[in-house]
Formats: sequence, C-alpha cells, structure tokens
Amino acid sequence: MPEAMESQVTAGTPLLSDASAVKIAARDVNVFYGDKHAIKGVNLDIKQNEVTAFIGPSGCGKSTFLRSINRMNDTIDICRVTGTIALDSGNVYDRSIDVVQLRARVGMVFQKPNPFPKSIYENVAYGPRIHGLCRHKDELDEVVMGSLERAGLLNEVKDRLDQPGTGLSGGQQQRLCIARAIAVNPEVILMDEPCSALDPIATAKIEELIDELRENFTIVIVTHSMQQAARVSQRTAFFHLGTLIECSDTEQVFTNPIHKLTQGYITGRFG
Ligand SMILES: Nc1ncnc2c1ncn2[C@@H]1O[C@H](COP(=O)(O)OP(=O)(O)OP(=O)(O)O)[C@@H](O)[C@H]1O
Repeated sequence: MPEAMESQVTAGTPLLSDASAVKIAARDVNVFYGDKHAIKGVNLDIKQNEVTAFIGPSGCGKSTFLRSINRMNDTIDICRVTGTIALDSGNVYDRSIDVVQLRARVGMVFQKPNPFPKSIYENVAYGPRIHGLCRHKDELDEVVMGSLERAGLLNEVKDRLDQPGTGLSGGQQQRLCIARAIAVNPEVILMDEPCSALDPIATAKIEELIDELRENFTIVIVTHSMQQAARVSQRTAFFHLGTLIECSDTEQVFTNPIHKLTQGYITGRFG
C-alpha cells in the first residue's frame, strides 16, 4: 500500500453487516487493571459457528479481552470492565446475569491443561452434574461418552475411565478439558493458547478438533502462532497495545492487511 494511503488508514474494523450471523457483539469495551488501561474502546463482532483468532504482540490484551467475554476477569479484584458485550442479544455485564450460567454458555479452555484431580469420567461428568443437566446415570453416561467422542478422546480412554485425568499425556489432558467444556453444551468455547504446552502432533490433533467443533460451537482462540491462526480460523483480530487494529477474514489479514501495524506484525517486523 502506498505510504500516503497507509497513513489514512486508522485503527478499527467494520462490524458485520449480517446481524443474524453475529454471536458476540462487543461495543466500546474498555478493561482496566487498577490504573492500567489494558483494553481500549474495542468494537468487535464475532461470528457464529466460526473460529475467530486473536493475535498480537505479548501484552497487547488478547487474553484480557478473551476473558472479558465470559467475565473471568471478575475474579481479579482490580479489574474493571466498561462497555457492553452482547451474547446473542443479552449484555453479559447486565446485573441480572448469573455468572455461573454465563460460563456454562461460554466455556473456556486454558493454556495449560488443567484436569481436576479426579477420574477421566468424573472430569467430564462434573459440569452436567452441577448444572443438573442429567436426570439419570444412563443419561450422564451418554453425555460423558458423547463429549469424549466429540473431543476425539473416547477411543484412547474408554477402557480406563476410572483412572485419574492427570495421568493422561498433555495432549490427551487438553482434549479432556475440551470434553469437559463441551459436556455442558456451551454455545461458545474460548481457548487461551490451548496448544502452547503441546508438541506438534498433539497440536495438530487439537487444531483438527477445533475445525470439527465449529460446526456446533462458536470458537474464539488466542494464539501466538500466526500459522495456527491461519490454519484454524476463518476470521482474525489483530490487537496492539490494547487496541483492536483490525479484524477481517483470516486470508485477508494474512495476505492483504488493511493496517500497517498488522502488516508489520505478520511479516515479523515486530512482536
Ligand atoms: N491480573 C493483572 N493485573 C494487572 N495487570 C494485568 C493483569 N493481567 C494482565 N495485565 C496487564 O494487561 C495487559 C494485557 O495483558 P494480557 O495478558 O491480556 O495480554 P496478552 O496479549 O494476552 O499477552 P500474552 O500474549 O503475553 O499472553 C498487559 O500489560 C498485562 O501486564
């Protein structure tokens, strides 16, 4: 892009024209940790049944923004969020929102696999049980098996469901955490660098799984790997110093970004 044009391009991103495809709509979202302004006036639409990747240099606010979607930031005393994040039509920051229910609708998978110190079966059964989703043991068994199957783990663990989840390999533990998230039938799954602790083979399995899961779920993934963002996502959002610089189709972000900061990041000039 010529220099003159470049300078006219300001940070920001067009919102989606087809409102029916929007699962999450963030408007003028700001996040503060005490005096630190970590997320600055973010407006972003996240499309239903797609994978949206958040990329950007370390400390730019990817995880902070991700965690604000299901109010995980509520657990940090000094953290304050302003603006609105609508999940379908309801603002997740509305006073009437039950945060436990919200986190059932918007599940989360973390950087480091974190199975409970319980059996493989109990790891997956926990959520449906506390949310009262199953009336009988048979029903619970079905949900547990179905979730393990959808997480691509059932074949590897079906003969040792009573063994500790922590005894599985790292990649299997992460798929167990995904099965645990799926078991409560969420609408959205947030993934915060889900492969950063995994080897390339385990990473490839999770990436394949993410691609399958988008048929039924809306997925948002934070990743440090631009190759991963390019492989798994349909849309990519680039953050810089707490600002959303641009969000568009992944192919466009990686081949023809609008903003020179995005260009600089994807070509490795900074970050
Ligand atoms: N609990 C916290 N208390 C105070 N400041 C925080 C806290 N968590 C994050 N921050 C600050 O907010 C900013 C954004 O951090 P965040 O972890 O969201 O960035 P990130 O893009 O996910 O970084 P990384 O890629 O390194 O994980 C950083 O300046 C960080 O130091």
